[in-house]
Amino acid sequence: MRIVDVCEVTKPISSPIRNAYIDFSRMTASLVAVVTDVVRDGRRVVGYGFNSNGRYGQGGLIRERFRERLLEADPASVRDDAGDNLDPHKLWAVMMRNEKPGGHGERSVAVGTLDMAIWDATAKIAGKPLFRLLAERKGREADPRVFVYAAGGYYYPGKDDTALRAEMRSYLDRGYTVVKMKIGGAPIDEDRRRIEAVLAEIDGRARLAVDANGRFDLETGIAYAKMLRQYPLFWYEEVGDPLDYALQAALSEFYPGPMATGENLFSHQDARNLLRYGGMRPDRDWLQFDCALSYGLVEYLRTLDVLHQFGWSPSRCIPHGGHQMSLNIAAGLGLGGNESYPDLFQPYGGFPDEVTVEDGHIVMPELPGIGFEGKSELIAVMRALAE
Ligand SMILES: O=C([O-])CC(=O)C(=O)O
Ligand SMILES: [Mg+2]
Repeated sequence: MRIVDVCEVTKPISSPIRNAYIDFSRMTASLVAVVTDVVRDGRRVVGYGFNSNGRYGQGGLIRERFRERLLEADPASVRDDAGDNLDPHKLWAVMMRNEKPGGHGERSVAVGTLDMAIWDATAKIAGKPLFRLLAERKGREADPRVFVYAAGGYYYPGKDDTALRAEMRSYLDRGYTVVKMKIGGAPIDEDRRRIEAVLAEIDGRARLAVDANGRFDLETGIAYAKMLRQYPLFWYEEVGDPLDYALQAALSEFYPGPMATGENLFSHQDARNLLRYGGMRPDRDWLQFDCALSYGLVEYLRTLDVLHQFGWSPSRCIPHGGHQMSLNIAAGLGLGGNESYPDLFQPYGGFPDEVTVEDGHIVMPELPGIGFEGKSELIAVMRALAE
């Protein structure tokens, strides 16, 4: 059993939307395939992965460093102890050989993308859905029913309150009970008007979360906190710079409601600093670390250990990114749910074709691996890369 090839292609996931920090007009993502010599159900096992939106494709790093390391590893040294499957932890160590600590930038995205493909292959070789494999290894019961919320509400040219309301209404019509919109990309009075328009539209039948994408300094973050705390929001997300833990801590004095952050923290060390210094409250706040951007599930398991040390439940995690990898982690390891972008970043986001959202939840189908094979539009792109 061995990895015989690692393929990468950088794909556009561009759209005319913008948040308070970036626009997505040139956004790309890496799609990767980890090809093995194992055959299951008459087909060669290939694991697939991709990075979530927000960071760009990682073709350079993958081709110049990580692909080579995976292909050069002695196959016997990266099998599990029983010798009958890959060991994602050993493969992770191979990828990270000769990498200095700290500075968790783009490298964490490249490794996270490959790690997704490695776990997909590992669960397919085991012949099980990844969420079942994870639950089994952890000695817990999987729960295939996962909370999901609809993220959107972006700024885009010509979008008025009527269009924003129609978008949010369409998420309710599709079964969501929590919707999210962007703030911080317009003056505060305009954002207040947008928020009130959405609250009027959802009219108590769903909750609203707002996302500032790290745009605010402390003063602006506080001004928004005073405005936002008048509304019953689901959360106030990523107020200031992701690494400014003191700002996050100061905000909790001005915002008693739930806050969320973490999508731009890419290591368990950064996550630990957030919990040490960010004043986050384990009884109400939410953690959004996204394994596809932050060295993958091998690292995410370390992050969950950090949470445990600091008295946080995994149920306070609702990852960023809207991909099936985090759905598996949620179902297998008891996270609080997952993000979903019903109208964006296709074909990468979303669920297998037959899955529907009901009362804000989906039920994971019993597909081997991460479940990409259940999403026809996505698996077609993946198989075009390698099969
Ligand atoms: O707009 C983005 O970069 C995505 C984002 O923050 C989110 O989904 O929470
Ligand atoms: Mg966000």
